Amino acid sequence: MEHTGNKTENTKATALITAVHRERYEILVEQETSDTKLNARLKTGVYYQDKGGEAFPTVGDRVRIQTNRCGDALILETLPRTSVFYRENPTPGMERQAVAANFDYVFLVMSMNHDFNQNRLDRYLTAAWESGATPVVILTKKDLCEEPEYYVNLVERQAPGVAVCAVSAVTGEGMEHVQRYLGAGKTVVLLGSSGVGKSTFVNALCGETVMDTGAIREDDSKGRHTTTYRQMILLPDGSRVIDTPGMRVLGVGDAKCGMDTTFSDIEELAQHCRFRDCRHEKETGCAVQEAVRDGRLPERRLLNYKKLLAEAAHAKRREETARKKQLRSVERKKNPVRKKQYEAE
Ligand SMILES: Nc1nc2c(ncn2[C@@H]2O[C@H](COP(=O)(O)OP(=O)(O)OP(=O)(O)O)[C@@H](O)[C@H]2O)c(=O)[nH]1
Ligand SMILES: [Zn+2]
Repeated sequence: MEHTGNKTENTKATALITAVHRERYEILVEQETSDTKLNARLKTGVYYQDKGGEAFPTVGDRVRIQTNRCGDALILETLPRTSVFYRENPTPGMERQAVAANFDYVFLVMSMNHDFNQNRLDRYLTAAWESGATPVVILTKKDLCEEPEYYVNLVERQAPGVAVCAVSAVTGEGMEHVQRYLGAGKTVVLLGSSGVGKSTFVNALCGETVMDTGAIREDDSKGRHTTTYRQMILLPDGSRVIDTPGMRVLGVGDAKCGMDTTFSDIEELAQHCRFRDCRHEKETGCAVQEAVRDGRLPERRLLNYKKLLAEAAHAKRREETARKKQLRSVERKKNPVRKKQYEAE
């Protein structure tokens, strides 16, 4: 921490966001001897006047803060992110929001049963590559599956080069393969639908000490539990797991880069289409359709590609509109004359 030397003044430092409530943040100020947990709030002048939705801190964000002798710390700035997941803003016309930041790996959690879905895997992979982190596929419920190799092969064929771990959180089988992605300073984020076993998996990673190691839990007045806000779980080995409800409403976003990586086979085929702007429908000389016809490319995969592409284009348009609106709003607040009018509105 950088001390000002004046006892009445506040202290500036950087901190890690570990949980987000409606207006309050839980932060961890990392210090040489021991980390300090604090509550913090946003410096409103910075966030509500100058910054758009994307800049609002989320779990995993590193922020610049100002601690106060009494009361909550103030968050002054969100530091640049190495990776990030966004979700659409629930308020129409508003910029997307970050839901998790600065993670090294995205654990795509899927169970090895009828819930397993290849289209969902494409969607998760696209989002994961787009986030800037590395995806790892975690196939759960190995103890209930007669032929785990079937699922492992399926994933390996669909996502060449992506690591796959088949595990049972109940018997502990396969959990050792997950360890290589964890360790001090590593952060992973979980992505997976309800019931696939994310909580059980995290409990298995934590061992018996889950509650002591900082699953940041508390009941609010309505008696709801952790899942009502974004949170980070600190594992005994120093790694961090982000398990946030925001991840459940994740779109693919404007996922050009994520699409390119996830569907590199289709992108590669498309290079050989006769027309540069081929939509791979009924155009003559379409190399993609040809691959579908002769069985090299599953039709399911092409349909899913088109669906995600359309979704990404829609998200892009939505974001551009929201960004323009945000810019106008910032301009308006900065211009004193307009600000008066704005306040009067
Ligand atoms: N046999 C077996 N059951 C498992 C395993 N993992 C999870 N389960 C069971 O699957 C059910 C769902 O597991 P959860 O861990 O609650 O799933 P989740 O993904 O956290 O679900 P949400 O909290 O709704 O997001 C529970 O009944 C678990 O006991 C496993 O490896 N083996
Ligand atoms: Zn084509």
